Amino acid sequence: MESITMIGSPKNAHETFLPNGTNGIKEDKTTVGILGSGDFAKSLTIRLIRCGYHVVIGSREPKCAADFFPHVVDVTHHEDAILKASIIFVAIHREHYSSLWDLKHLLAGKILVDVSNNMRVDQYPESNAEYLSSLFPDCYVVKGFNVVSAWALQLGPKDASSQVYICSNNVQARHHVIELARQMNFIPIDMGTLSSSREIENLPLRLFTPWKGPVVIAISLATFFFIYSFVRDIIHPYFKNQQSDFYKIPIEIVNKTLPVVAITLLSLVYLAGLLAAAHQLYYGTKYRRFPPWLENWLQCRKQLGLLSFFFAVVHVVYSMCLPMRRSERYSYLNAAYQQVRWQCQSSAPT
Ligand SMILES: NC(=O)C1=CN([C@@H]2O[C@H](COP(=O)(O)OP(=O)(O)OC[C@H]3O[C@@H](n4cnc5c(N)ncnc54)[C@H](OP(=O)(O)O)[C@@H]3O)[C@@H](O)[C@H]2O)C=CC1
Ligand SMILES: [Fe+3]
Repeated sequence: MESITMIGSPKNAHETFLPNGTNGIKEDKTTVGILGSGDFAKSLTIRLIRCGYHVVIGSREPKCAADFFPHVVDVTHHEDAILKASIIFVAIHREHYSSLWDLKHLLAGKILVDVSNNMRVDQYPESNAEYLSSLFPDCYVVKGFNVVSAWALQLGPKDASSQVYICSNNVQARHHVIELARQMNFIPIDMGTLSSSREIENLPLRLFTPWKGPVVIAISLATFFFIYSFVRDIIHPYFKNQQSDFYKIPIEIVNKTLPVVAITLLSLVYLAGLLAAAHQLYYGTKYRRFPPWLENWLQCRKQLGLLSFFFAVVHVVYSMCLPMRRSERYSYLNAAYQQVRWQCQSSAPT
């Protein structure tokens, strides 16, 4: 790919600018190509049409695929779609990228937007976008839009989580796609060169990572305290006095477990801060890194706090349900009866 490097502007040596002239990307603002006709392609088409773009879909089976797209969409063969658009979204899985190899000559000089995700963090030695770029070195590969689900795309611009991360080695191609993202009512974040694509591809897989540890801790604590209360309040009285209190399991035992878990989780939130303070006092500086386990602990305090709040709320709901139980009403009546009886006995003349 012929490229001109502009003095001062590129942040990185890998960044290039599109050449001006006939080999450059045409200013065709209204037609966007999409290769593939799956879920992502359908949702992306709807969003693009809403934002005033004309969409051309490249499919292996255009006749079948056309039934799933609005009639204004041009559903055609890959070759035709590539010829009609200068920005082309590759909405097919990485495993099938090589099937586009025969179209290499047609794709030369086009902007290819890689939207793919993986099943696991760092699944392949190189990112999907870098792989696509190595397959089609004459194209301007841009990574982006992978953090948006097909569902969110269809929801429309009102969706609050509308940040998209975009990177490419080609500055102009990147700005082209950034502008397109803006037109589609997303908030584009410029991530620089294509080397950031690995990080961008891992983002959707890391969204719930901070929750994993706190959820495991909460479940472990809940299980431990439930078993403890069960043995102490059900099994022990049963063997000692032959007292059968098994009816207490669903409400009372659970309701004893909930606040203990909530308060333990809350204490874990504060304990991390205390340990961090002790670490700083011990080393006499706040610039020394915490050990990894403490750093992870500090980072998941928000999740621990929210889980603590969740357990506390469930405890409140359970506690409000308690007086509705028949055994509870009986014990209230019994207490009232005992009180009246005691007063009658104490006021009776001796
Ligand atoms: N679904 C989602 O929410 C999201 C998806 N993505 C990414 O978007 C991409 C597409 O995902 P999605 O639409 O869900 O996947 P689908 O499986 O729904 O669609 C994939 C499309 O790829 C095409 N295809 C299938 N096999 C081949 C092949 N052997 N050669 C060429 N093309 C083939 C088919 O289109 P045709 O038959 O018309 O050729 C098919 O419709 C993936 O890379 C995914 O990671 C990213 C973010 C969210
Ligand atoms: Fe309580």
